[in-house]
Amino acid sequence: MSNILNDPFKNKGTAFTKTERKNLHLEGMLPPYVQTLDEQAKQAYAQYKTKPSDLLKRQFLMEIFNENRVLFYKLFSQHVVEFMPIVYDPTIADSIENYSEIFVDPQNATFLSIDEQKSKASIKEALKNAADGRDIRLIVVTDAEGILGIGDWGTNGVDIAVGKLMVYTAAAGIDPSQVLPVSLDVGTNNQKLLDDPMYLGNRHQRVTGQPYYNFVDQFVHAAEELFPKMYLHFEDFGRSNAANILDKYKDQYTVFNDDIQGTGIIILAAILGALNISKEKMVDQKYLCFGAGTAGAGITSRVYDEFLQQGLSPEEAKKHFYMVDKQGLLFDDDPSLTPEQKPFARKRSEFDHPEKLNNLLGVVKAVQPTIMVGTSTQHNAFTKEVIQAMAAHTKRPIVMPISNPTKLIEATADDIMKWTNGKALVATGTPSEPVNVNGVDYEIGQANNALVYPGLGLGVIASQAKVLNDEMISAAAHSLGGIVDPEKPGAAILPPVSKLNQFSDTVARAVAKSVVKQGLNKQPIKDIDQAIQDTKWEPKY
Ligand SMILES: NC(=O)c1ccc[n+]([C@@H]2O[C@H](COP(=O)([O-])OP(=O)(O)OC[C@H]3O[C@@H](n4cnc5c(N)ncnc54)[C@H](O)[C@@H]3O)[C@@H](O)[C@H]2O)c1
Ligand SMILES: O=C(O)C[C@H](O)C(=O)O
Ligand SMILES: [Mn+2]
Repeated sequence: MSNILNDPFKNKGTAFTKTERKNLHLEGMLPPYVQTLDEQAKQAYAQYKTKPSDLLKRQFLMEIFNENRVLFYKLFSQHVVEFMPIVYDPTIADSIENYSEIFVDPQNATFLSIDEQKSKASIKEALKNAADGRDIRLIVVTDAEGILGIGDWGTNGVDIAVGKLMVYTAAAGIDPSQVLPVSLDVGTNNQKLLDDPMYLGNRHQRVTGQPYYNFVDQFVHAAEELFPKMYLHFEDFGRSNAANILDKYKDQYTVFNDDIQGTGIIILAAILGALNISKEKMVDQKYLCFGAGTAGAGITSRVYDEFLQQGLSPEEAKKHFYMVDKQGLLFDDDPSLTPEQKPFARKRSEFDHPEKLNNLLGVVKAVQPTIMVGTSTQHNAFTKEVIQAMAAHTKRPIVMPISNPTKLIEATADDIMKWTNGKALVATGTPSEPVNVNGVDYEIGQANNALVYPGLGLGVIASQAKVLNDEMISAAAHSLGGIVDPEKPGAAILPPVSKLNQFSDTVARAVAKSVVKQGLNKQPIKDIDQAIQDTKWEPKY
């Protein structure tokens, strides 16, 4: 007989009442005192506090997660701001890098191996095994080729799927028994993993090309057939596959790429917040994307769309955009451009000295951007010279170094604020402390897709949307305005993480409204707010 104490979706541990203990044949299996959920949470939090490092804190919380989801989410809900950087970014990067060494539990994920699950039927079998009869409404899947900015982590990447799902529940109340993390193991090109005798994934190079796409395709169809109400979230796929996969399925199923779309939403929201403070117009801005990969190109496309919505023609709008990658400013004669970079590449003839534009400082001096977003994975790439060159031409430079984890950030908020004497409007990918300049405490917003993808998912799931489209995505980005008071000295350009639940609701409402307005809900909906409330789960026994 399987024991309920080993089922994290049903286990209450010491909170099982005397009657439950009798009925469930648990007598003698627990210490006699019956705890309340609050008592359990208090005791667990006290233990958590004794852990000497962030990774050990995370491991402790994962033990609770593995044993009792209600208790885990109760604790998380009580300490959202404190726990976010522990269960999620940046500490999640340490857990991924050390996955095999600290492995204790598969965390109810599905591990699909390209070597073993060779047919759609066998993929279905594996998904069913992990779902174990649960009604799955949300999958986060990764092939782990581009985990945050730390690269290829093979099977270890499953932790990002688990972590993203934790934030869905903590931020937007997605029922944790209705979610499934999925790892697609197609091999890894990370030599360190291939050489590690403890590595738990497939020990060969990544399978690429058609066999790779066939595997992804079989997974998508298997998952959609098994769980037709499911919302499918793609995370941290590599630069050459992420957009292809999204484009392939986005008109057929409710699919979402967090790095492309989620990041686009949060950065657009941050820019709108910044312009609210500076009282400037979007159409007067010049945008520089530094690191034109999955996220960089996704954000650029979202911001570009906003220029179109504000009435500019595609030709006019494109003049406001510049992309910089390893080779410097991207020019249209470069054969290595990705399909997402091509529309924004410039002509050499536009510049007097195009040969000088092979480095960020040269580009910033030449194009004088007013907005600069870093998605390059290059720590310290936003030097004092670069930031001051930018600030020389604009009153309130909008600067967002959002490469994660923290060790890869292009510049700290503290440095940027000090180098610009408090003029910059800054947000960072991982949390930053407020910065004091000339007696004003400047709050620093966190520009991380975690602030929007949970609300987006809640809106899509609650409204049973047939697809996720640009109109819903734009509605999500615009909904975050109004939470911050732009007149307050030192106001952040994004709402604080402490209001995560409030703005998840706000985003969900905006998205669900857009779904209903477009008639894209699978079932009739009478009351949007009610549908959202009915979808939400709370940690209680
Ligand atoms: N804050 C957020 O919400 C958020 C969301 C998504 C991604 N990110 C971060 O953005 C970064 C990039 O992620 P991605 O998924 O787009 O990866 P990616 O590999 O698709 O893109 C990275 C890009 O940076 C370029 N690059 C590398 N070295 C460079 C250099 N020296 N100068 C200029 N460009 C350089 C690469 O060529 C590539 O085009 C990661 O650190 C990731 O954590 C943050
Ligand atoms: O995971 C994060 O912190 C955000 C983002 O999806 C990333 O890849 O960096
Ligand atoms: Mn990501």
